[in-house]
Amino acid sequence: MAYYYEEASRTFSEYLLVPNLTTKQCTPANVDLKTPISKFKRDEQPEIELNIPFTSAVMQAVSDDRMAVALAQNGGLAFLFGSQSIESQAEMVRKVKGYKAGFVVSRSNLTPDHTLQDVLDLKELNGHSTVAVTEDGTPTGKLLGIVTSRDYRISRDKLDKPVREFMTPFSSLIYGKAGLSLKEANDLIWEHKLNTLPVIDENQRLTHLVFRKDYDRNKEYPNELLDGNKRYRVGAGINTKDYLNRVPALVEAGVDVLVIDSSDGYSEWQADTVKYVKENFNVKIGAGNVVDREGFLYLVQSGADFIKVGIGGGSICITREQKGIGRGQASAVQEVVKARDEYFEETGVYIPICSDGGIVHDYHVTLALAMGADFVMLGRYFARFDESPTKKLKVGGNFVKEYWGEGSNRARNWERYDTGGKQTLLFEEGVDSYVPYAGSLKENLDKTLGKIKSTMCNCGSLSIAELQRKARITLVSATSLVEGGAHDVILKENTSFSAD
Ligand SMILES: NC(=O)C1=CN([C@@H]2O[C@H](COP(=O)(O)OP(=O)(O)OC[C@H]3O[C@@H](n4cnc5c(N)ncnc54)[C@H](O)[C@@H]3O)[C@@H](O)[C@H]2O)C=CC1
Ligand SMILES: O=c1[nH]c(=O)c2[nH+]cn([C@@H]3O[C@H](COP(=O)(O)O)[C@@H](O)[C@H]3O)c2[nH]1
Ligand SMILES: [K+]
Repeated sequence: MAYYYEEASRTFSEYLLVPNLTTKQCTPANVDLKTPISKFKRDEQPEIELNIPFTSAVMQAVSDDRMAVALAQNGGLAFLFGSQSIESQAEMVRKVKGYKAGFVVSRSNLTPDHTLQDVLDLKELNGHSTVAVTEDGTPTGKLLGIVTSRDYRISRDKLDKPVREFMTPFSSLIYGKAGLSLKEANDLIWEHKLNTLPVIDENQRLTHLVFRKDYDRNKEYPNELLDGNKRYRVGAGINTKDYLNRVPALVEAGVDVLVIDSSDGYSEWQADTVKYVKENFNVKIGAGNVVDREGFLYLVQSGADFIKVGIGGGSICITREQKGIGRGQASAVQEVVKARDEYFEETGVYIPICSDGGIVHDYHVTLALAMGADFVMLGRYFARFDESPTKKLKVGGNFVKEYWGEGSNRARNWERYDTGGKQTLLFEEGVDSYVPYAGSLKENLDKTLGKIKSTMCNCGSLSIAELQRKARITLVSATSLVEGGAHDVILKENTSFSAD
């Protein structure tokens, strides 16, 4: 006979936190959100920690190198999407590891044989007023000059005038030598009153540009997540099929943390993948997704560094409808946390847990942490920001961004081009959708973090570990859910009154 769980499975929205005593030193400014991402022994420190408990989902619509830099700047970690060729994913890792705050790879480049018209077209296309002139027109070609809007006058100059005739030639340029620090670059910028400083290598090849206007922006990240060499940390998603080729390429590129990306991690394929990685590389690896004690223990015994929890709770998920597998996200986290805590008691090894999917309100993050998760993974949340890889569109008068599931045909299409693999899926497990555009990552994340810290103070907790120990959590009845929102009032923003 089948096994029946005694309790219904529950979601975050069914719970609330009950405040504890808030002492006077318990203020948001004093809250520390550092959290482990790799397993560690009692009384030892985890080798890798996050500065905030946020990771971005292994999804095409969420986590590319740009998102990875933005999230690491703010203390979290992105997991670069795995539904792309091994080469392009490894290239993304290299871009993040090679990223130097303030040093930008030139995105507007021409050769000396191009014309003023080409300069104007490029400006229209990219919005940049600085164009690097290189021998071959590539961002890393031999630098021959720079064009800025001060080098030409549209009213006087002919549109077919070659770039070589009006660019500021290399012989007149102030430049930096590759390897200089941001401070040294900025000193040159101030000393020579420059707007842009080109940086070149020993062969006069352009490596980066440093812009004066970026100076202040680069001081805004006190929380950035760095490795021992002061490079941004980055994660990457892998699968249980091509790992023998993918993992060596990602490790070679410098990846810090891997995670096996699957709806269902309780499989022999995942155990094989984890064992292979642990035996051959010194890199952290998470496994999942699981929603129960058995799945958790199976993957921990295979050697996983953290465990990811969640089946079917994601905003673009239709797995529960399509396959009838899954579990309410709160119940799944609770059971896995209980198993983790018992495992810690028995073995003295602490396994961090990631709650993946289904975060709708900011307070859901706080609840996930209070229930014992060490960090969360979010897709929809990050897809809304400037830094996500997808198009911003105007739909029905509102700005939106595209967001699609990794189980959708749209996401799985890459295999067709990459491996000549299957043409279409038998059935889709995710939808293609829009999410409301919300602006910059930093602005939104700061607000969310502010709320989490404030709630932690209500609960008398200055760290995530303290919150996990002290939290008092109550179920809410269906009726009190109504009480929790604005009710029995007429909301102004939804009402239009006529003047008379
Ligand atoms: N968290 C969630 O609730 C869900 C997530 N997704 C996302 O969709 C994407 C695809 O997920 P899945 O379909 O679960 O991917 P998957 O790669 O784990 O599984 C695809 C299919 O291949 C099989 N398989 C895996 N490794 C194999 C091997 N070595 N040899 C033979 N067969 C093997 C699996 O059993 C499954 O039938 C992922 O990005 C995942 O995160 C999809 C549905 C739900
Ligand atoms: O059923 C699914 N079909 C899909 O196509 C799909 N794509 C992603 N995911 C999972 O959803 C998580 C992101 O969830 P949120 O948007 O709610 O943050 C992600 O982190 C994944 O765990 C999928 N689940
Ligand atoms: K399974």
